[in-house]
Amino acid sequence: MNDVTLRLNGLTKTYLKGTPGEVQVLRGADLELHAGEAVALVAPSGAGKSTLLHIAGLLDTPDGGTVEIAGQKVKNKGDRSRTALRRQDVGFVYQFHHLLPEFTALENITLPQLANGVSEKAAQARAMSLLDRVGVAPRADHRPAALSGGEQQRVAFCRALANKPRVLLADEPTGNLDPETSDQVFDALMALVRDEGLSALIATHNMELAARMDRKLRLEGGVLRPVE
Ligand SMILES: Nc1ncnc2c1ncn2[C@@H]1O[C@H](COP(=O)(O)OP(=O)(O)OP(=O)(O)O)[C@@H](O)[C@H]1O
Repeated sequence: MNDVTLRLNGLTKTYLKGTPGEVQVLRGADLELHAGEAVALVAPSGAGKSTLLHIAGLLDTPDGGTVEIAGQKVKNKGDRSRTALRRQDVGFVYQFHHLLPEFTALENITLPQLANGVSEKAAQARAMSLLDRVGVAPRADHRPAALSGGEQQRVAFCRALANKPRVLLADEPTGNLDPETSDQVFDALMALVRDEGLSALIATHNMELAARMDRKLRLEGGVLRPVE
């Protein structure tokens, strides 16, 4: 189908190959993510969620198999085009916000756009619009340390979406928050995903949140399978 934004084909990955500590984490993982859908990635701890997300987001390379983002096969690309594709088409959110502490919320969302060649005025306008949509616009001039955990994570979502990626990859994006804040922050994330029409692969241990996505996949034994 031509609306596939992320395609993983037969991914394999083994750590510490040939040593007593060898771990075969991926054994032929396949995935097709379509434009506009949010997919939950559920897995027992240590099953390889982070490994899969890092490979999908071009932060790591598989031993075998291919990654295709926005119709572009990545396997044989040189480092520079991998970086360009990652910067342009992939947004990341982690359990911890990883915002730059010395910059304000607004600057944290503006900077990645400037690095991508967007004008300062346009970058600020998009940053404010994103902050407004997640209810953090009044805190735009605060540094991360002066924001609540939920606000920090909302800003991290805005930063991930700053360059209008086609694919959002999230690793336990609300895992660090109390249940009530987690619910509100998740709502904000889903609203942004829907609003921007991007596809999202969101790893979570929280089955209630997983149930609110379009479908669920379980990573177990190194492969991905649908969860009913
Ligand atoms: N760089 C590495 N070197 C060796 N082993 C690794 C490395 N990275 C991960 N592993 C191992 O690979 C397995 C999968 O790790 P990964 O972090 O992908 O799992 P995860 O599903 O994200 O776990 P969690 O839910 O606990 O965060 C684990 O057994 C881990 O110890």
